Order: sequence, then C-alpha cells, then structure tokens
Amino acid sequence: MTDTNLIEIKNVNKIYDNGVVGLKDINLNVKKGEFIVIVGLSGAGKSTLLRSINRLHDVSSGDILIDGQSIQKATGKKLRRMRRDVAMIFQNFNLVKRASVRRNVLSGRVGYYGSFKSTLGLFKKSDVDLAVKSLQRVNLAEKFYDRADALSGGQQQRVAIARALMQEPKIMLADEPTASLDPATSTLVMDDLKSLNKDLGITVVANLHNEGLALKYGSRIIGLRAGELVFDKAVEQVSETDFDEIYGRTGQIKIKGGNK
Ligand SMILES: Nc1ncnc2c1ncn2[C@@H]1O[C@H](COP(=O)(O)OP(=O)(O)OP(=O)(O)O)[C@@H](O)[C@H]1O
Repeated sequence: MTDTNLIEIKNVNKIYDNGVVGLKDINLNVKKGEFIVIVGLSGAGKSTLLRSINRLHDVSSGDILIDGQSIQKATGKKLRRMRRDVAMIFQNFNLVKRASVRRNVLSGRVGYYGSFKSTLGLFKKSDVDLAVKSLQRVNLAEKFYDRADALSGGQQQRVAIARALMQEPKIMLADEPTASLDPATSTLVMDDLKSLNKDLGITVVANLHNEGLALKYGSRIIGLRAGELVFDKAVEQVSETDFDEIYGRTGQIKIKGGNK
C-alpha cells in the first residue's frame, strides 16, 4: 500500500431533483490498496456515495478526484477514460441474462472499443484471453459458454466480478454485493473481492448491511447516517457503539460474527 490518495471526496453534497438530501458535506480520502466498507441504515446515502465516485450521477457541489483528477469535471473521452479505472458491481448483478457468460464478461471491455465493434461483438483475441483469465480468477472458467440465467445467484455475481475485471480497474465499487445471496455464497463473493484487492492491488469500496462481513473483510469502516459521515475508522478501532449509533440501537442487539 502506498500513501497516495486514489479517491478524494471533497465537501460533497448531493441533493436530488425532488429535494431529498442524499449526501451532506462528505470529506473522505481513500488510499490505493484499501478495502473500505461503508455501513449505514437503508437510505443513509451509501449508494448515492458510490454512484458519485464513478459519476453515475453528478453531485450538487464539491468535487471528487480519482488519481488526482476531477471525475466531476471530466467530459467526453476523458470521462470515458476515467470510468475505465472505476468498475462497479451491483446487488442484482446486472447481467444480460439471456446472453452467454462469455458475452457478458467481454462486455466489460467495451470502454476500450468504439461502439461499432463492440455492438458486433468483434473482440480481439487478447480480450477473449483476458475474459478466460478473469473467469478463472473467480473459479468459473468452465461456465464460459453457459447462459447467464443458468447460473446460481452467487455464480452470477462472480461473473459480474469477472466482467468488472475486464476494465482492468484501479477501483472496484460494490453496492450491496451480497444482499441477494445466502451466507455461504456471500463469503465466496467477498473472498473474490478480497483476493482481487490483495493479489491485484485493486482498491475496493463496498456497501454492506452485514456487520460481520464488514468487520471480516474491511480494512477501514465508514459509517453514514442520513447522508452524513459519522465515523471513519480502521477496522481494529471500530466498536459496537459505532454500529449502535449508525443503526439507532439501544445496545440490546449484539454484533454476530465480527472480531469485536
Ligand atoms: N434517484 C433518486 N431520487 C430521489 N431521491 C433518491 C434517489 N436515489 C436515492 N434517493 C434518496 O436519497 C437517500 C439516500 O439513498 P441511498 O439509496 O443512497 O441510500 P442507501 O444507504 O444506499 O440505502 P439502501 O441500503 O436502501 O440501498 C434516500 O432518502 C433515498 O430515498
């Protein structure tokens, strides 16, 4: 891990068109190689924050820098180039269910192609090789020609991770990646995220509802409540009180499966 800030979030506010405040004056720096977990109640602003980092939506004020450059101010080619560095996976996997795993994984590479070639599926041999390698990384190489909807939920999420890897990203955003999965499958998906963090040096920012998973996988935990950052701590320093505060609990519910 180096000391370089890969993501800098500066005084960011997000107010939706209907007046709902999504984020309030968020300041946050993420260093290369960190595994950040964001926790908070439903509606706390976790997805809003993640979607601001890759500019799936604009923020209302403030700035977000990726590797020292403002993604908020970037346009055209520069924005597309910056977005390649920031991959994302979602709760519902977002695969094209009727297409093959091969096609889904290769679609992660479209940021490197003009629309003509990618629409026709004219991918280079080196990219097909990269697709095989990405699927091997999530232990699904044998599913290359299967249809996406023939796979289990956990397998679909791991195909989504392989697709994200096709971007050769510096950052992986994961929006509730395990919310649709059972506990055993959730662990497999989190293990894949951990391995690409450790082995490939990809910085991970994941929204998680599950406290046990947050404590097991995160190197740093960020707590959001009603759009505000209420704590930002190395995992070793996070206490049950921090979670109680985030979830508005009175202390009768205990953390299960964590290291506290
Ligand atoms: N497109 C939108 N238009 C208007 N308000 C929105 C929009 N998206 C989110 N919000 C509101 O912004 C606030 C933050 O929502 P967000 O989805 O970021 O929370 P979250 O912490 O990710 O919740 P969850 O865990 O349920 O996904 C909520 O009050 C939500 O209703």
